[in-house]
Amino acid sequence: MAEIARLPILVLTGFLGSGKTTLLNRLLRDGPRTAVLINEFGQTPVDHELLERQDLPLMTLSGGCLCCQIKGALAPVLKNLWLAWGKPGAPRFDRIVLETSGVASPEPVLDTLLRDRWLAGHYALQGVVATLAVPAAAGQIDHFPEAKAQAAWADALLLTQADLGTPADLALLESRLDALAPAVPRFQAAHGAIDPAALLAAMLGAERKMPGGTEVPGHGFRSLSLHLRTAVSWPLLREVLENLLDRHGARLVRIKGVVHLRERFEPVALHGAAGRLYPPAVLAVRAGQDGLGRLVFITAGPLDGLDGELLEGLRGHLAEGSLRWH
Ligand SMILES: Nc1nc2c(ncn2[C@@H]2O[C@H](COP(=O)(O)OP(=O)(O)OP(=O)(O)O)[C@@H](O)[C@H]2O)c(=O)[nH]1
Repeated sequence: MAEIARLPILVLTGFLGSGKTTLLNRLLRDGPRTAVLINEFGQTPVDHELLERQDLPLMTLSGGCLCCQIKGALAPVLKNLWLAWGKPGAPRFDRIVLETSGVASPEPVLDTLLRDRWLAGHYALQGVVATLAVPAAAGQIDHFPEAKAQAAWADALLLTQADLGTPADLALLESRLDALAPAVPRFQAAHGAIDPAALLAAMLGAERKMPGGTEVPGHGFRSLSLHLRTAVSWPLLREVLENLLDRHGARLVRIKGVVHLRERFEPVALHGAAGRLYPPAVLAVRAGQDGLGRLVFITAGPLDGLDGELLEGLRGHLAEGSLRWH
């Protein structure tokens, strides 16, 4: 029987805010035409708006993590993508990149990709790339089993945000990785600047680690999303978000969103992670934008009082009933 060509699939993993979407944007700039599958933990999807290219087939799986809450969604989505592939008039693509959520353990995802007979017969896993932010990754590996698993299951490790870390941060992370994944090739990239061919080539000879179990313990993470119905002044929003990051420290593990600022016509992407608020990045205005701002907050464990502080700080800007915990 003739063997069917299998579609390559590349998995991006890495803790919240470690630079997966930044790397994805780099991978999509050139190379094979790619269909993108993004899994976000928060209920309100944001990442698709952060993609520089909007002309590629894209599917978003939000509101849970592919390693647990919505694990069962991966196989049907990939089957549908395969069926769409090659249909006359359907958008062409020659590989899939799957960006997992920042709290996903890769093992159950790999279990689905490698052990589901249909998927294994139609998709060829290219490898697992894990992004690790130099200033924060060693602490995340120590505190979150998900971050440890991401490094341990990777076929290539991409150290990001070295410009924000100290030589001591880098040395500490290197020592964690020496213990956890000594043989896995390591790269460094600032703002996603990496040669994709080198990254992929490094994974070619990787010995495939076969997943042993599909069950992971439930996450302790929660997400809160809100909609802003008006443009907010940047000094006000910055103060509210910086106060949250200061006051809630290590438990507020991620802030991300797309918002409208009074000072700008175009929407901006906002990011906060590991106690740091990143400078807002201007986004191209795209058709279909509804003018609402969206922010997602992810906490490690319950975070009593955070919603109250947001209500208070952004009074008058929040769309009615938009503040939701998940
Ligand atoms: N200074 C600096 N910032 C970076 C670098 N790489 C990424 N960033 C910034 O880090 C923030 C988070 O990056 P993302 O690519 O969104 O991280 P992510 O892993 O996709 O985050 P999640 O979707 O929450 O899992 C953004 O503001 C990026 O611009 C880098 O090398 N240096």
